[in-house]
Amino acid sequence: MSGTAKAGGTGGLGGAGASGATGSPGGAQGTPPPCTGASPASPATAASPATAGLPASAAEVRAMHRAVELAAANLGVTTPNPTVGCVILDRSGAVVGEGRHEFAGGPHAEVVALRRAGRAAFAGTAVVTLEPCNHHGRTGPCAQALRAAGIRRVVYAVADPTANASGGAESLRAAGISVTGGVLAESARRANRFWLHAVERRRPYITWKFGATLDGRVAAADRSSRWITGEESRRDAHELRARHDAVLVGAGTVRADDPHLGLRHGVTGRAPVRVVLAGDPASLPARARIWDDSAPTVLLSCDQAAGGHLPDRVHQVTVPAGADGRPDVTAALAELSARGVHSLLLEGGPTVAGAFLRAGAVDEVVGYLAPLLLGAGPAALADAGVATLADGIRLDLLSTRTLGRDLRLNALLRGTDTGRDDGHDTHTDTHTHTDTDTRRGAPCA
Ligand SMILES: NC(=O)C1=CN([C@@H]2O[C@H](COP(=O)(O)OP(=O)(O)OC[C@H]3O[C@@H](n4cnc5c(N)ncnc54)[C@H](OP(=O)(O)O)[C@@H]3O)[C@@H](O)[C@H]2O)C=CC1
Ligand SMILES: Nc1c(N[C@@H]2O[C@H](COP(=O)(O)O)[C@@H](O)[C@H]2O)[nH]c(=O)[nH]c1=O
Repeated sequence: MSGTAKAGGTGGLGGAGASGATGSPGGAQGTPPPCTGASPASPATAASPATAGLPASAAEVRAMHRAVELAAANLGVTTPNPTVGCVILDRSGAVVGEGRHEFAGGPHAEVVALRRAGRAAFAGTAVVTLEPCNHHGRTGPCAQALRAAGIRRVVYAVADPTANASGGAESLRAAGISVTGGVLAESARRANRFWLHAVERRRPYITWKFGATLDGRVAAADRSSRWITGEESRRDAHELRARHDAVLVGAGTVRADDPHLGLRHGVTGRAPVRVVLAGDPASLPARARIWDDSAPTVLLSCDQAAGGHLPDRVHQVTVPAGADGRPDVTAALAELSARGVHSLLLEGGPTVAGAFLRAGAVDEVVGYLAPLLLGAGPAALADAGVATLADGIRLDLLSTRTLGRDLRLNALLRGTDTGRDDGHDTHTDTHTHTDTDTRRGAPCA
């Protein structure tokens, strides 16, 4: 299992003062270096030297399904670390232990599963969603722990894409252990999509969330918008917040809604860093709920001086202007990425949603549709650069669910992958669940 050194959650942007000097790439809090394998993500084909090995047995594939499930349930929770699940099989192929990484700094999935298996792990198989680490981070190398427990075989799903530690798979092979990679790689990538996206593409994974009427309005003609969606949907949306490192709105939403963007509805966990993207910071109110001290708030604009009236605790970061004179979305995301933001919940209005989509900066959508009609008022999405139907932004549906009286849709942007195409699942999951607990396969979703 791997980790990275990025600052996570409120601490990542919270401690270093204003003026854009907050945090640092890869370690605002002096978190330890990544605990990762060095091998690049590799095709899960028998021909690939990085993943060559015995084909996975039926018991190993079953165990991998379970390991993926364990990892998926913690999506976003282990930040800045990946989410990882592990199952230990004894020499007869029976499950004798399972575990997952629960929080950054806590024991890795392999170590948890080995502890649960105890002596039954000897001569057994470890099935793990991410290539075992071979590096001393906050905890010891998993490859060594597996060897010490007498594990004879390791089956993993996704190669660790980070390069600054030596390869766990290689070291295990060198120790005479049978290693097979690429098993259920697609499912495992999805389960760990925030972290993989952040380390491979060097920009946060972005989920656009909105609450709309059935005719697609996110506010009424007079801009009243509270509340379109019901209590259950709003609670669910707060759970989304708890799983993302940061939550972003545009200045228009701050002016219209005075949002707080913290965790409520009984949802616990890390409050995300709050981010405001403003073209005209001078127009932002000096007193607003989003500037309070319950979590850090970052203001991204082209002109820090224009935000001089805002409280000192607001971390102001200057971003270069795009063609329309407003902060460039890609540059804004690079600033967040440099400050350790792996995942971003886009809760802005139609204008920033359009700007993000035009910039190719939405990976996933969660839409809550309420059985309500308004007939006027802003649509969920403003200009997203689509002129004709053929250019429409097609989504792949992950799940649908009813929440109270609302319908919740979760979809991935076409072509959204958490990074390189590192292999195929030979045992593909069904990705669309209707009225199912999507935490099985897509916990954020
Ligand atoms: N139901 C729901 O889920 C939601 C509803 N809403 C509703 O939406 C309405 C607000 O909509 P809207 O004004 O579009 O809100 P946005 O959150 O999209 O804010 C738009 C503002 O973002 C700023 N901005 C900064 N950078 C950019 C950029 N690169 N491209 C575009 N804009 C940028 C601009 O601020 P500036 O003007 O300073 O230049 C722009 O006016 C309200 O009625 C609110 O209630 C909002 C969020 C969610
Ligand atoms: N009106 C509306 C939403 N509005 C979103 O929620 C924000 C308010 O957050 P907070 O102040 O923390 O409660 C608001 O600014 C906007 O982004 N969301 C929804 O799920 N359903 C709704 O009906």
